[in-house]
Amino acid sequence: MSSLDRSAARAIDALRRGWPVAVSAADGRLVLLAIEGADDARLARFDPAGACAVLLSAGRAATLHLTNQRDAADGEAAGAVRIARVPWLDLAAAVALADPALDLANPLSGPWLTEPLEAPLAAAAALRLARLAGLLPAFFLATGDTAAEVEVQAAAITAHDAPARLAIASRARLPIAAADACEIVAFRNPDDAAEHVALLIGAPNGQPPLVRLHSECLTGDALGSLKCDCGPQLDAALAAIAASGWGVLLYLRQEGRGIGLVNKLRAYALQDQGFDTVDANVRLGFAIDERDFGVAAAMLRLIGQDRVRLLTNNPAKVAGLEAAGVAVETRVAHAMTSNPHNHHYLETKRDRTGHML
Ligand SMILES: Nc1nc2c(ncn2[C@@H]2O[C@H](COP(=O)(O)OP(=O)(O)OP(=O)(O)O)[C@@H](O)[C@H]2O)c(=O)[nH]1
Ligand SMILES: [Zn+2]
Repeated sequence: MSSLDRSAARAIDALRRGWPVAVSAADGRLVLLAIEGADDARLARFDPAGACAVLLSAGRAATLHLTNQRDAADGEAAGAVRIARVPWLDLAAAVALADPALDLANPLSGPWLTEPLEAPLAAAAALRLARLAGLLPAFFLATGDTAAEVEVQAAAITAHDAPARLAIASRARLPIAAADACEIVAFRNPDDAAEHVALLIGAPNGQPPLVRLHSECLTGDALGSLKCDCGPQLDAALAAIAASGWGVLLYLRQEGRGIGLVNKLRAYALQDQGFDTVDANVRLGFAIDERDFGVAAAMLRLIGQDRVRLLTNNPAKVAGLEAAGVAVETRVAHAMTSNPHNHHYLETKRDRTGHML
């Protein structure tokens, strides 16, 4: 894949604007319109004959009891399921199919029928593209050789997700409440709009720095949300690093464990209905955790650190750094006291995602 390939960025933009995108892989080409970006006029242009199908994630299809239909087996392996067009599948019905947070308001949709998916690899790439765009993984799926605004190859979507071209973009002194001696370093990857930052606190002292990988949480970091432990963890990490004399906080733009703010709020709506944080992600059509900590390793290497002491309860962070060539010399526990609103969330992390709490 050429490093100048901009098709994934164009495809993400097009999906969010409600423009058709064609995704190609070794097994074929699919022309798609994100259900979330569609309106009646766009859908009518995309599908004048009213014949298009719908592509959903296997996680969403399971909630709808659609994964046990035999024809869907191939697609399911790729995480995608194709729903046949039926006369009652209009835009409103498709939105209800796409978004599990609306299920209570739409209890009587269907019946739906699955049908064979001709290009499961292309379909899987399309679901990844939706996540990168922060959209629900649900599409209208055109028939035949329909034209598309943007053509993208599955390999370009994969390349877009990798931090290969990450570089330091800017750095400056930034005194913070926790430490006067602090420098902020901003990183950019030309393939991706996310601007990650590192705070370098104190002065290198020959020891591996005390490091915290903090994934963005707008609600917890900035708004004081009590649903999670992110705000207190951020404050405590900055204080611990300052007290240690030398360390780094990486602020990773991985809102909602990588599914984006809007999708995280959909997960919160599902939690309001009684599903836990793990089941909410799966019902939306995402993995339990969509983050890739390779970007954190790339940032650490760019600031000259390949051995760290890591503040975390999450074994996936340790494994992710180690797999990307950063040695984690020790793990330092980073548990906060719970409150009545995040108690169940923390129990779920301990019981279902392997957090050492
Ligand atoms: N999808 C989703 N993301 C959430 C939810 N609650 C918090 N987050 C996000 O989860 C990320 C924080 O990850 P956590 O799993 O809480 O903690 P961790 O950082 O993996 O592990 P520690 O290092 O031990 O704290 C942030 O990006 C939050 O926005 C939720 O219910 N659903
Ligand atoms: Zn949070």
